[in-house]
Amino acid sequence: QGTRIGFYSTTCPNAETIVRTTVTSHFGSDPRIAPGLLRMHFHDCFVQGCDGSVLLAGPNSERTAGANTNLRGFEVIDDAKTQLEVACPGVVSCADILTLAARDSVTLTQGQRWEVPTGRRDGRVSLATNVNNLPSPSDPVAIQQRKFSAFRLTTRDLVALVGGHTIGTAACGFFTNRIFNSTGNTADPTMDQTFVPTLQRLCPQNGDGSARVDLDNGSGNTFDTSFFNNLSRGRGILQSDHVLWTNPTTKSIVQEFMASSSNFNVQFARSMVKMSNIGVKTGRSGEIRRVCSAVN
Ligand code: HEM
Ligand SMILES: [Ca+2]
Ligand SMILES: [Ca+2]
Repeated sequence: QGTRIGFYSTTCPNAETIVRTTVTSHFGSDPRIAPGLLRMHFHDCFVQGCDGSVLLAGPNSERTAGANTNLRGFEVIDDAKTQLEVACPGVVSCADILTLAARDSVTLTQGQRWEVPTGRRDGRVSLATNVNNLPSPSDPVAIQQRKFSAFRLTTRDLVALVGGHTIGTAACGFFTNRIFNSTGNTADPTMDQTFVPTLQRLCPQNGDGSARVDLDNGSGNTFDTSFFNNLSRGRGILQSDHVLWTNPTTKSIVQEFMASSSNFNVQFARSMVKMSNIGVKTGRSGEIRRVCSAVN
């Protein structure tokens, strides 16, 4: 028993519209929620499957784990859930709301829309100690591949999904080791050296490690292939993104996506549907939460 397109078509026909309208209105007042929700969905799926576990609040929940402290958009999911409980009480899962919101975030930033299979149910467990499958920005390609293949995601899925970094930002603290060495000069000679001073200005040494920089320099608000062009020019921000251009296998996929935005869009949509089906709870397992931040 899996997910399917239109799972709510009879039980809550306006479900997808309500999610889209809610995400759109929050996006209007703060566009940062688009990358926020896309990343939150990834962090949900890689920990206990796409079951809304990342949304549960409380001591020692996933939200309190280091990798999740900068997640944003929880209030968007809560808002959509409140409206859905009025329209169709007890029907639409928080895991599906997050999956739909991630898709809508891509469309709002001018990416291509895809149909999202629904029917996920919500998990009842959320433990910070379970947040250990997520890739780290210092992971070499082989480790990234291993972490994705653990969920049957291929190298092509990996490159497409990391293309999600075409929108959003990273805190300076995640990459200052690349732009300064102990003497204050650039530490990574494989980066575009003309870009280093820009990054050093945005992220001064011993400055505020929580200041943020676009992951896709010059195009952080638009879902496009500019991110891959930046990788090819040595302008990847995270080490984990940068190395996708140095490994021959991932490099050829990056080149393909640079050459064809439609190849990227089609692959991104397919890979998102695959990722969105990791470990889903359907049928009688899990529950439909009344409030997304707490189990029933
Ligand atoms: C090797 C895999 C990945 C690594 C190492 C990685 C790492 C990171 C890091 C370190 C940040 C910055 C976080 C912060 O400063 O708050 C980030 C941001 C982000 N990641 Fe990833 N990521 C990976 C894969 C993905 C995937 C698969 C997606 C979604 C499809 C994704 C979507 C995002 C988005 C949209 C942001 C920006 C968040 C915002 O602006 O609030 N990432 N990622
Ligand atoms: Ca989860
Ligand atoms: Ca972009």
